[in-house]
Amino acid sequence: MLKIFKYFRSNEWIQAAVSLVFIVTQVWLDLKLPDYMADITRLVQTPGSAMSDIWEQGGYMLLCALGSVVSAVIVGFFAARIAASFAQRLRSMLFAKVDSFSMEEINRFSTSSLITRSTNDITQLQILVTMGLQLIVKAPIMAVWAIMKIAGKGFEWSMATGAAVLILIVMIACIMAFVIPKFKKMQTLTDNLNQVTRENLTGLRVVRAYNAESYQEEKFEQANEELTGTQLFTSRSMSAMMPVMSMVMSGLSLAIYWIGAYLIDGAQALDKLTIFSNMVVFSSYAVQVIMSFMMLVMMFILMPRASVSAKRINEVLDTEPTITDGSLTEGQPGLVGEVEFKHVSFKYPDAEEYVLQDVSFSVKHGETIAFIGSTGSGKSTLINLVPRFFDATEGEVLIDGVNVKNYKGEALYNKIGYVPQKSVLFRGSVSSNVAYGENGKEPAPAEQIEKAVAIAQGTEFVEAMEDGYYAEISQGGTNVSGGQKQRLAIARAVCRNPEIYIFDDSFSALDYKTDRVLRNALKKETAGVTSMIVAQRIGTIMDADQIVVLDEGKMVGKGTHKELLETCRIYKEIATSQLSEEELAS
Ligand SMILES: Nc1ncnc2c1ncn2[C@@H]1O[C@H](COP(=O)(O)OP(=O)(O)OP(=O)(O)O)[C@@H](O)[C@H]1O
Repeated sequence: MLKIFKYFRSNEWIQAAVSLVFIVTQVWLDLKLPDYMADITRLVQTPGSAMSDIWEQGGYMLLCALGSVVSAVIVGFFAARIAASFAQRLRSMLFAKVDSFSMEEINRFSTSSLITRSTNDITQLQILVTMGLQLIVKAPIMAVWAIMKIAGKGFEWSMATGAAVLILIVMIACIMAFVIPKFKKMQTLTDNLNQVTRENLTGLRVVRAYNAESYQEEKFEQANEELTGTQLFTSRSMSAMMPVMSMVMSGLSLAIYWIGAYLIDGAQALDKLTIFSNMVVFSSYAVQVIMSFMMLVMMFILMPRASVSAKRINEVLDTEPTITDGSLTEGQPGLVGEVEFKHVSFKYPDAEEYVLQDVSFSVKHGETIAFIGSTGSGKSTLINLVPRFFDATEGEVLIDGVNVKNYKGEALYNKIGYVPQKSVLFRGSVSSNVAYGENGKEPAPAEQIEKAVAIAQGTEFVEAMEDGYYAEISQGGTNVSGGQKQRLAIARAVCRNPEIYIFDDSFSALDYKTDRVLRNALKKETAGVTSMIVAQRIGTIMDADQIVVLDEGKMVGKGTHKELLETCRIYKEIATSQLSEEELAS
């Protein structure tokens, strides 16, 4: 928990220190009030006291109360400021950290949990800092100070206060023993609820089309009920605490007056007034002691949840990405767009089985290499090793003669134009999506964007949109069709002017004609750029310079379309299932 506060900045510590001064001032002023009250009691009971003296003491009391309010406002102001800026910084740090994660870390934490950690968990800490400064610091100061004030003022009263404090401690301990574990569980349950909500929202169309609303609702209800049940349990336990506290507080006041009555009754006439005055003062201080315990209870409510949140945030911040940058910015001199796999094997983190086994091939500058195989044969996995979404478990992946691990991330990505299997568009315009990111060159001018869209066969539909290249794209590209999305994703890679294209089944949403026209345009306009293409259709890849056939992660064939038809049984099976006799013969 305390570890998270290392992210406090020095100006926040300074503000916290200033707040501390005001907290001490406030406690001092609060504890001064009973002294003036004692004076007023004494003056009222003393015959011949001047009214002006009573007014004077009353005036001081008023000033103390006002001072206390002003101090509380100042502390509240600083606490809110510190908490808000601390939360803002933590959010930025988490965002940057998650950005640096490889797929392994993202999968390990899960996207929903990372979202909860960046939002809900940080809010818990923000609340703790806001309240904590006022409560956690104030409560012990007030308790110790108030106890010091009443010490020696009456043995019987001190015993009564001690008994009340003991009852409170026992009660807090009992409740906390049951409640703290539940608080700890609450964040995990919030994660779970987010996960179910997210799954439902992203898959809403499938949920509707399969009449699965009630199934999803059941899942949601279960997660919701678990969270609600836990929240209710903690709230009920807490709600029992407050009345008991008030009862103890009232009981203590009653006990003090009761004891006081006996003491006054048995005292000499001269001492009666002193005892009465002491009794009034004592009961005020005793109330302050109990109040400080109440504040501590509030802290006990906030602390467990916030400490779980702090742990969860620290977990993310302390995780080092498994994929770290190298230092090189250039490949070997004279090499451009060359890719080589040397005996590459790969298994996913925590998986037992190898998904790729001993894959070797090389592609020269400007060549096209294609990968084909049944579903799950490892094509996407293979191609994902080039932009280092994962690192090869064994063997080497080289670009321009240099292991991809040795490149600076930025330099490596500047060489690559990657089009994923599932096209991703961001909220913005057509242009901002096509000219997305940086590639170490000048920002793409409008003509370059238009040319890229033209190569990706998107001109017609983009120009038909109301604002053309400035037409709005919704989050996730929900306002364009699957094929249009894919074309814009391809245009984004083209606009980047890369040395190597990586198309991970990126033509699947295009009709055959567009697929062919697009590939011809790519070949013509981007000659000299190496292409790595994963495809399911033979038609998409039959012109490639090399085709690699994968089966259960092993390379079972390598060559041109014609060669493979002769030498590779699996390739021939795929080809005969997709092409007509004439196409096969041609
Ligand atoms: N993140 C992951 N963690 C563990 N295993 C995975 C992961 N992603 C894929 N796999 C497994 O790796 C194997 C290869 O998957 P991959 O996506 O590379 O196949 P593919 O040939 O591209 O399939 P498709 O043509 O269906 O896209 C599959 O058996 C799959 O279950």
